[in-house]
Amino acid sequence: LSALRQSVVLCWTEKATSQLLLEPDWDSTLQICDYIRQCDVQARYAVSAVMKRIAVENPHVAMFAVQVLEAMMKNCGSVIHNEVATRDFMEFFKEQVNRKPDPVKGKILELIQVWAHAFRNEPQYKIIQDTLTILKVEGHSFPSLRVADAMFFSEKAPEWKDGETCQHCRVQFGTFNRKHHCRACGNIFCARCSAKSTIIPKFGIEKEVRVCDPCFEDLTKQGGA
Ligand SMILES: O=P(O)(O)O[C@@H]1[C@H](O)[C@H](OP(=O)(O)O)[C@@H](O)[C@H](O)[C@H]1O
Ligand SMILES: [Zn+2]
Ligand SMILES: [Zn+2]
Repeated sequence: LSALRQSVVLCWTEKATSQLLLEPDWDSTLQICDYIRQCDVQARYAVSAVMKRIAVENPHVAMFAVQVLEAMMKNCGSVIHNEVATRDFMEFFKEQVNRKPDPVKGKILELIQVWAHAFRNEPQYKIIQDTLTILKVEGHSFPSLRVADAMFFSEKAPEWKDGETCQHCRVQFGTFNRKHHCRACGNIFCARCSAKSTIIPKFGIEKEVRVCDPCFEDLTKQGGA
C-alpha cells in the first residue's frame, strides 16, 4: 500500500511541477502537503520526489519544484523540516545553487536564508545556518530578508491531532460519520463542524481549505474587518 501511496505522491509532484504549467498549481501542491500531514506518505519519500524535480534541467520545472518544497516546509511541520535540515539535502541544495540559473538560483538562496532565520533558535536545524554561511563565503549574494517571509514562516501549520470524537460537538466518528481536520488549528471534527473552507495566508495556503467553524470566524473576521 505504501508503494501505491508513494507513486500517488510522485504523480502529484509531477503534476505540480509540470513544464506545461504557466503558474504554480496550488491545488496539487496542497494535495501533496495534505498527504504528508495525514501521514499517508513518508516525508522522506516526498522530499526525494521533489529533489528529483528540482534537479531536472528545465528551469520552469525546477522552479515549480522549489516552490512545492517551500509550501511543504511551511505547511507540513517538523516531519519535513527534519528531512530538509540534513547533510545530504543541504549538499544537494548547494550543488543546485551552483548549477541553476536565476530565478531558480535566487529562489533557493532566498529559501536557505528564510529557513536559517526561522530556525535560528533551533539547534537541531543548525546545518541550515551553516549552509547559509558557506554560501556567503563562496560569494553568493542573498536578497534582503523580507520580514513578511520570516513572519509567514514563524507561523507553522499545526500537526494534525487524532481522536475518535469531534472536538466541537463530541459526536463519535464511525463509518457514516467520517473524521475531518481543520487546516488552521489541526483539530479533528465531524463534517458538520468543519463544513466551511477559507484561505490561510499565514501558512502560505492560497486556496480554500477545510477549517472548523471557530477558525473560520477568526480567519474571515480579520480578513473581512
Ligand atoms: O474520510 P477518511 O477516509 O476517514 O479520511 C479522512 C479524510 O482524508 C480527511 O480529509 P479532510 O479533512 O480533507 O476531509 C482527513 O482530515 C482525515 O484525517 C481522514 O481520516
Ligand atoms: Zn462536530
Ligand atoms: Zn480550526
